[in-house]
Amino acid sequence: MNIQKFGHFNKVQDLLKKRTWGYPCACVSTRTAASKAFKSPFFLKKKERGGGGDDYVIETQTTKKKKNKKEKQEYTIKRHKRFLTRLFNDPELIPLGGGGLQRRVMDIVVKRRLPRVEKQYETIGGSPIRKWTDIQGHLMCEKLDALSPETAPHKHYACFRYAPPFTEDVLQQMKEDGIEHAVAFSQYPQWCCSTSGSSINHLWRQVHHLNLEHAFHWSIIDRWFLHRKYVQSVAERILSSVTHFVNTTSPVQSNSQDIAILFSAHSVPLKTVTKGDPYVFEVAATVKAVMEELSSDKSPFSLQHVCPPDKFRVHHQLVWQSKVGYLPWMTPSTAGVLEQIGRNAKARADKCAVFVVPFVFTSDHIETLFELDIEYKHVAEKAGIAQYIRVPALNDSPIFIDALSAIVQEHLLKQSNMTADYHWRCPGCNNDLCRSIVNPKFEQHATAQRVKLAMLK
Ligand SMILES: C=CC1=C(C)c2cc3[nH]c(cc4nc(cc5[nH]c(cc1n2)c(C)c5CCC(=O)O)C(CCC(=O)O)=C4C)c(C)c3C=C
Ligand SMILES: [Fe+2]
Repeated sequence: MNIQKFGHFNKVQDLLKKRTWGYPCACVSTRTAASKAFKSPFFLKKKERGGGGDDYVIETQTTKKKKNKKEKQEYTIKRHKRFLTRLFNDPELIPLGGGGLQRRVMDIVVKRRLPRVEKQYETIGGSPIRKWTDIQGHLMCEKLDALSPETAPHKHYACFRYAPPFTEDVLQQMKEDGIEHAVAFSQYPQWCCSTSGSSINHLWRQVHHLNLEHAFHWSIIDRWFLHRKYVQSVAERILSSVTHFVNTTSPVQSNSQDIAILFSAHSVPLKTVTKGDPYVFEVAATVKAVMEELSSDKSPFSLQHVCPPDKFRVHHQLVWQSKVGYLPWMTPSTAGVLEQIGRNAKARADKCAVFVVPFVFTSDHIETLFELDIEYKHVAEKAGIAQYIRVPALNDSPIFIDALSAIVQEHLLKQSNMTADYHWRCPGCNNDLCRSIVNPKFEQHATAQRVKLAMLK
């Protein structure tokens, strides 16, 4: 269900040296931050103030309010429609060629899906991705200024693939701001061609369309699924939730207490996996690393003191959420596993506390606030799970902010344009734009990395 993050990009600016670092983050919305309610793409822009209306008589005020409400609703529906339309017409996400056929089919899909998605966003008060992306970017830059004064001041730009702030608008703003070095920092920790890949390819397309090939030097933070601080930030969220549970719940008398940690990742079509996309494997690697952190005696995030093995049995499982459409996607599904846990617990007359961890997203959005908090909670209750606990998203977690700034700092120190994995195209990929880079910043690999301009003409 989400996609806005398909295009998060943040950027760090080195104004002193007249260079800028930009990073695409999911925050910067990787996904399409579609449902965001903000109109202005830059967090630094002043918010517009609404008019007063104190002089009107009551009737007029009411009529005006109604009209305003209706206009606001219409505007929101329009925005959600634009979000879904851009998302479903992205051939790098839904590979139907991107032409007339995709447009015709997806028009129907969007029309049918819109009312439901609309209601979901209304229930959660709109997608908070943009808000969180900007908070994360802002805090990250503050930290970076202290960590890396030689490249300070740093500035972030959020950019999204399917909702404002759109990549093309952000690029124009960066140009106006005089940015020279931009770091495209995907806010999806794990690489997937449908998310980071689509967002970064879109970035290069827009750079070309706007004739900005020579405007910036680029480097990319394309994945960071095993970065120690990121792993620790996820472990810390789990440890806090479990500690709170243990401290506030009376222990089960008969057996030892079962604790199930469900790592709930956004699912992908099986076709993506068989194509050789590394997403599923990178997701699994993060889960293992987090579990190592939680089980190690030496880690400050060890669960052992909170859940001694004689009183608690801690299990973990990687599960997959947010399937769209009828084709086969990665399983087991989050909902299916909750139902199974409910059945097992009943059979053993046991109790199991279930902790659901959102971790391939870096902030709250429709999948956490609606799917996990409402839909799956209901599934869990129906399945008889007495304790269903949704672990908070990373949002403004201080360890996570440390992680973001450390990742950028290390990237700059390394002077490498990308990770080695970025070079490796999925077997069978025939998209020439994939794994390219425009105008790379660091010269040692630059020649080999230059984008094949021919296919863009
Ligand atoms: C249709 C195919 C989709 C794939 C493949 C997919 C992968 C994928 N998505 C995210 C993260 C997010 N997706 C979000 C919304 C969303 N995603 C899809 C479809 C696919 N996602 C849709 C249709 C939607 C819109 C909501 C809906 O109609 O259900 C969001 C939330 C955006 C927001 O609320 O602002 C996120 C985040 C990942 C990590 C991922 C995996 C590779
Ligand atoms: Fe999605």
